[in-house]
Amino acid sequence: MDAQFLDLLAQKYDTEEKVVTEIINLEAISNLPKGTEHFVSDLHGEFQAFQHVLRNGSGTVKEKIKDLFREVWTDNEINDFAALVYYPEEKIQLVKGDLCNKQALNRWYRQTIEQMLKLISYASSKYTRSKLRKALPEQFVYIVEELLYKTDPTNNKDPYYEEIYRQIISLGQADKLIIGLAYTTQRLVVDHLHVVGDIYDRGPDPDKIMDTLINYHSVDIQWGNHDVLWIGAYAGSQVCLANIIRICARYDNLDIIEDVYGINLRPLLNLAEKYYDDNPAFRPKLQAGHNVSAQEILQITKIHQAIAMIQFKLEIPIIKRRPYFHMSERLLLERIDYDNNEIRIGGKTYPLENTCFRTVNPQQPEQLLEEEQQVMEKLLFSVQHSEKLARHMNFLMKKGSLYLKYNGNLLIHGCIPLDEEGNMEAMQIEDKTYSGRQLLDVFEYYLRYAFAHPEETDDLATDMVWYIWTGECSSLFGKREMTTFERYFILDKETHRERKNPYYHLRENEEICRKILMEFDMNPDHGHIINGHTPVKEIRGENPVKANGKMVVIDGGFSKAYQSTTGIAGYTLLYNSFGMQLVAHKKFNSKEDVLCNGTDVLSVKRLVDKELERKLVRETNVGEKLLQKISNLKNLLEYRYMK
Ligand SMILES: O=P(O)(O)OC[C@H]1O[C@](O)(COP(=O)(O)O)[C@@H](O)[C@@H]1O
Ligand SMILES: [Mn+2]
Repeated sequence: MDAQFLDLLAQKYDTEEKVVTEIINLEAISNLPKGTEHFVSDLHGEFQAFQHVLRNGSGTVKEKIKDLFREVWTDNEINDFAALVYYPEEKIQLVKGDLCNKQALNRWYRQTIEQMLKLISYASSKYTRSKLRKALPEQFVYIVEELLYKTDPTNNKDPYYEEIYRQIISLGQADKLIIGLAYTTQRLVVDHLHVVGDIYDRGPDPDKIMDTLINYHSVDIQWGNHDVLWIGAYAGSQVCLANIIRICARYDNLDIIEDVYGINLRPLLNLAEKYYDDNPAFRPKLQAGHNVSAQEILQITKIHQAIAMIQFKLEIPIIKRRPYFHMSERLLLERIDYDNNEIRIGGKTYPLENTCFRTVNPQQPEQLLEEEQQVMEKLLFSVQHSEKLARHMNFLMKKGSLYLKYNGNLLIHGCIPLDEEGNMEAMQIEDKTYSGRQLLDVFEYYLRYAFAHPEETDDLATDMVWYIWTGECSSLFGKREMTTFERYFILDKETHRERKNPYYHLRENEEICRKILMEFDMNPDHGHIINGHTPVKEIRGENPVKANGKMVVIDGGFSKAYQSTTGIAGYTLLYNSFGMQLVAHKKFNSKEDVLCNGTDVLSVKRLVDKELERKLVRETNVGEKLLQKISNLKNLLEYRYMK
């Protein structure tokens, strides 16, 4: 081993005892059971449902409460306590309203703190004391540790412990402590969170999801196609930007652009008012319970058309300057017969409905009006100068990647592009051809390059980000074409169909999944592929666990807009030391419902895989690093101290 490296290490571990202590510590940790991984995907701005799943650890919190108190509590008592762990601030207020006097409240405090401590002690049983300490409410660490680790068989210290409880209550600290302990429990039941893509679009609060993730103790993200669209906009792609605004208009979510990220939509509105009118194909899909006036609906409808037309125009030059994108079929504005209001697609002529082509020059359909150009420049400027968006996008880049190998599993939002025979599908980019893992690595390279160079807006890297959103070989889109134009302007539904990459039927086949795992240098006997992106239609009998358990698809429809097709409200996956379990969630109504009626309709769990032996930290990604460190320290011990 490099003597220089060992000398450096010796600066930190400058006595034999320090080296030995650390080795013992790391060896011990690597023999603990592995922590619980929690997988979610396709959150699509549904912050309320997402935070509920985080707070209840996909049912893990309630399971632990049941393990401890099943014999002595009724179902109602279990639900009440669970609600307290999920939403402590609100539940305490409700309890206070219910209890008639101070004495009763104090009794409740005393009892609740003790029960919370029991739960924490149980939930942290596979962690080190030091890890638990980091999860405890900071201001109460000392007293909580006193109460947690009381080991006095003689009961000599009973009055001491009693006094601690009494003081907490009489000094008015009980609320704060209970709240802190509730959050500790939430944190302990999940060691690490994976977000398998699509945080953004359709739902109202992607920004709140981002803030939650930023504050989460341990998380990684696999970008979804919608996340990439936002990254693209921030990285300087006007066409990605037009898309995100179009989707926000379509789902009545322009507040996200305007109020949350502070991007001024006034110039776009002025343009929209000038050139567009009401149009049934562009009316927004309204959120349930969202009150929107007729005038606002009209405004959004106009903006929706204005930005959609800009998007269609902006696509043309990119398709032309990148022939290897193979998207000439999508030069639709050039194929319109503007006199007869019809279009030829796939050898057939279709009438166009609900058209809004006033700003299109039939001779040069890609040409933006000067006003359109100015609007896009201003929008891009504000997007790139939104401080909050910068924070969120930087976090997406820091914690995100196109795919992730983690503890033997391959996590990817969309797909690995395949041909019908199950071979890795190849894509030519400039004068080189890539496929499989290499292709994904190239996509990620361009995406990171585009992000690092926001001032370059028409270069290959920026165009490539848009390709990842919509191109036929994209690992995130996974379809042959995106039929946005047809969905707005052609009635015949046959034209709306988006043909999926063969991956989506081949992934049912175990051999194919094994082949993909091997492509990524992973062990096909132990690994799984974890996918999001395509809603599993449970309602029609589709099974989210495919290919003899090698493939798990966890998009179950957090997105309200998709719940009627899936029949459930989202899947999550748990992977603890005993194995993998898929959880199907029932529709999340509201926090109030959980608080008042205890309706935390417990999700149905299905076993995906059971470990033959309990999995230990040493067999995980983190464990690998620990073992490396142990080996370095052992070398140091020999080199420096064992003469
Ligand atoms: O249902 P909407 O909002 O019109 O969106 C449909 C579009 O969304 C996509 O399904 C992509 O979004 P997803 O990643 O959520 O599937 C496109 O393929 C399709 O054209
Ligand atoms: Mn997706």
